[in-house]
Amino acid sequence: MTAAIIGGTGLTSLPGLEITHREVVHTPYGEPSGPITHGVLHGKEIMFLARHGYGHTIPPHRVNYRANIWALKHLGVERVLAVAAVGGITEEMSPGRIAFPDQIIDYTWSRQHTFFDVDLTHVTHVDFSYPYDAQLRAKVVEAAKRAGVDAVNGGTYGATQGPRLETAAEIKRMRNDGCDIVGMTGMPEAVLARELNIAYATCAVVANWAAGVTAEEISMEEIGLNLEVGMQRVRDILGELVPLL
Ligand SMILES: CSC[C@H]1O[C@H](OP(=O)(O)O)[C@H](O)[C@@H]1O
Ligand code: HPA
Repeated sequence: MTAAIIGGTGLTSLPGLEITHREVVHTPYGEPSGPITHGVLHGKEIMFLARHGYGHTIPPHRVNYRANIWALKHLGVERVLAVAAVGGITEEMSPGRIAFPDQIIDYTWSRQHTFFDVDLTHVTHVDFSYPYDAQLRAKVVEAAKRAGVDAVNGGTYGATQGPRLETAAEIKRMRNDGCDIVGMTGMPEAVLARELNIAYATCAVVANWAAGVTAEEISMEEIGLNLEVGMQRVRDILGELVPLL
């Protein structure tokens, strides 16, 4: 089964990937964030795409999620593991930790969020009760166990519009809504994968405490340091995951 990794903040390239070639894909929805990278990781063929571009130049609200997902589908991808930096809202989601969310609440607005608005001869509603693919999630959870990474299995990802960080009051509201972590890219990426029948799961790396969780303001330096720790854990997990795919 062909698999791809979408890297986010802190993962603009895939360490250890022996790159074979890069492929430019033009889509009916415009250009993806960059060419799709093909390569071999731990003996398996895999594709990689940097969500914000390989130079991290595309902010979360301007990512062409439809083009990215369509391009991967076009190349035969059936499974996507999304890596995403997040803020931690609830106690166990401490900076540096890894989490595999099992639910999403979407707070984004005005993004191109569906493939089903072109053919207006019929209406399509996809089931999205469980936004992440159960089988792929189980494999990622198992991979983390094998890698000895103490990860949180579950949690609700609140997707905000960005690019600004949230206010303390917004995070308070999100906590009351049931969110455990907050990021800016989880939607519409997850639903677009579902619409194209791609199994999708997220490996979230907690980069900081979300706004107002501690008395301190959020610093980019802190985020960078925590992401370095977290991304090493992601590499360890991928080392165990890829042979399971
Ligand atoms: C302050 S970092 C915010 C930035 O990081 C996350 O990106 P990604 O999900 O692609 O790892 C978050 O969603 C924001 O885009
Ligand atoms: O605190 C945050 N909020 C939203 N997105 C994020 N990505 C990393 N940290 C955060």
